[in-house]
Amino acid sequence: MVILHEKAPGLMNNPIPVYTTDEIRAIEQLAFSMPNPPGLMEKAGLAAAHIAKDNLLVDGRNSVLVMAGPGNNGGDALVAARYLHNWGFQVTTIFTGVAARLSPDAKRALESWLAAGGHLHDEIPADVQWHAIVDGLFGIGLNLAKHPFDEKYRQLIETINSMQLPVLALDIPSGLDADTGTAPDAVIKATITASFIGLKPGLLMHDGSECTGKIIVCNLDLDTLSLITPRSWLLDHNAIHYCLPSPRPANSHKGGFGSVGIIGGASGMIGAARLAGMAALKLGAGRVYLGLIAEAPLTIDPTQPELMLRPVDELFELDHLTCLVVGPGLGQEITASLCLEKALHTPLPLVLDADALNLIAAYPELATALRSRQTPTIMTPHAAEAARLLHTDPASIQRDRFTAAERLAKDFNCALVLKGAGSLCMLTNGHRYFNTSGNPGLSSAGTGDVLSGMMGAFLAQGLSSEQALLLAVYLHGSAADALLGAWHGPIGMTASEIIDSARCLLNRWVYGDEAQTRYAHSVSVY
Ligand SMILES: NC(=O)C1=CN([C@@H]2O[C@H](COP(=O)(O)OP(=O)(O)OC[C@H]3O[C@@H](n4cnc5c(N)ncnc54)[C@H](O)[C@@H]3O)[C@@H](O)[C@H]2O)[C@@H](O)CC1
Ligand SMILES: Nc1ncnc2c1ncn2[C@@H]1O[C@H](COP(=O)(O)OP(=O)(O)O)[C@@H](O)[C@H]1O
Ligand SMILES: [K+]
Repeated sequence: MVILHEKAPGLMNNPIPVYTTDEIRAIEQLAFSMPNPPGLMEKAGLAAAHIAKDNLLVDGRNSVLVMAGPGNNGGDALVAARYLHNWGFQVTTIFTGVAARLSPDAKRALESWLAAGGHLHDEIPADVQWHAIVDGLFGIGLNLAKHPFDEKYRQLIETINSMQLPVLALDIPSGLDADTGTAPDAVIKATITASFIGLKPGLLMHDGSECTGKIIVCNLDLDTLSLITPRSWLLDHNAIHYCLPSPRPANSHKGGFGSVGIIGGASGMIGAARLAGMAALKLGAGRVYLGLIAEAPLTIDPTQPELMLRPVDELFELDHLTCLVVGPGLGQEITASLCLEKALHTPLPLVLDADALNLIAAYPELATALRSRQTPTIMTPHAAEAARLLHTDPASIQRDRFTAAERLAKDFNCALVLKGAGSLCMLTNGHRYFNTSGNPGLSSAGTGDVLSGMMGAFLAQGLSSEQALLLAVYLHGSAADALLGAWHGPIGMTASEIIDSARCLLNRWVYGDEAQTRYAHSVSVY
């Protein structure tokens, strides 16, 4: 996902905020109540016209189809149409609204378009060819729950998509819900989305990941941070800077990097626990113990002898563990739930994944134990696990991932990542982070086990649960992106490869170019 942001000075090197529709409307109200209110629609249309000119209407491409819908998104499109026309482009404008029902700003935009010599069409002319399309049908005001699309809009959107031309979507691709990222009906497939004022959650998750193309944030000269305090941010390289472990002191020893205990690996699922263990080891934990549920467990892992294998009961007798990861290959037998119960009652930070989550969903006493924990817990559900925890179905979770994540964090007193394309991290203070890394190469067995092991590694190295969560989620996706960049995916990317790729990236991020020189001994004698 490529996101370009015109940064206000306060945003330099800081995480980029993401705003819900309600927050965008609040910013708009605050901007309008300023002494000299900025002409936001004029600025949005001008920004869009520049983006179209610089990105789509290049190399002699000079004709553009502008779709203007019934609301202010249509107003933005009419402003963009006017600028493009004034700059000499051939502009055909389709207006689907009713002039008398436009807001004052949009009405002015329409009048200015006509005054500039522009025309309005009701339908896309059949016999004209264009080089690009500007989609200003619907923005954040689209309400498909209340008014499903009628045939006219469904067909317009399908026609635009079938024209195979580059499309600039204004604010959001029409048909996409700005808060949930769902597109239950037809939706514009954009090449570029110009997101006004700030990023919206729907651009970053669910169907949004498929239809935005490159996202360009246009802040319309508003310093949004001075207007409202954001609660959501983009999880990108800027956001994880403060989460990185420090470079290691030269005289370090393994005791300084913590000990992870991993509980899982029931019969037939030992691989899951091994993957989590290898991830914990290779992302820097000082020691990693696997407490295996399987009845006749291995005593050594010949391919990764650094892992210390223990019958699960013995794991609870160790007094130097820094954190526990419970769930990879855990199963749901009685031993599994007894171990989970014990883990929930330890004072250690916990990562709960897979069957640990399914057990909590099934047994209210485990859920109660989780809620009353005093030390941090991270949960890592995918949509199906989240659905079990909230007693609903995965489709309902996906329809509103935002609310689902918020409910899980509140109900279970946890930080969490709701996994999937555009993983959503929810912290216990209500702050939310939208992950920008990752690709479908991750859709294969075992990658979730790797993620939970990585979190264990970071907890063991002394990061807070929030830092461990954010760093692991972003690094895990970035590791997959690096593999994809080297053609090791998306087809056939494996969970084990993610571990090695993540180790390489983490070292680069922590040390830059100086890892080799930092620890080199240089002694000279005169
Ligand atoms: N909020 C702001 O500060 C700014 C908003 N601007 C633009 O204004 C947009 C929001 O404008 P609006 O609130 O007018 O909303 P939209 O223009 O997104 O859509 C609202 C219009 O669509 C109709 N509509 C909604 N759902 C429909 C459906 N399913 N089928 C048919 N018609 C439907 C509504 O009746 C209304 O006429 C933003 O996305 C952005 O493009 C910009 O002008 C810049 C400033
Ligand atoms: N299409 C995708 N794009 C980005 N990330 C993905 C995608 N599919 C899966 N992932 C990530 O891969 C991981 C899969 O976890 P999970 O479903 O628990 O796998 P498993 O149970 O096999 O270990 C999660 O981190 C998820 O966010
Ligand atoms: K749009």
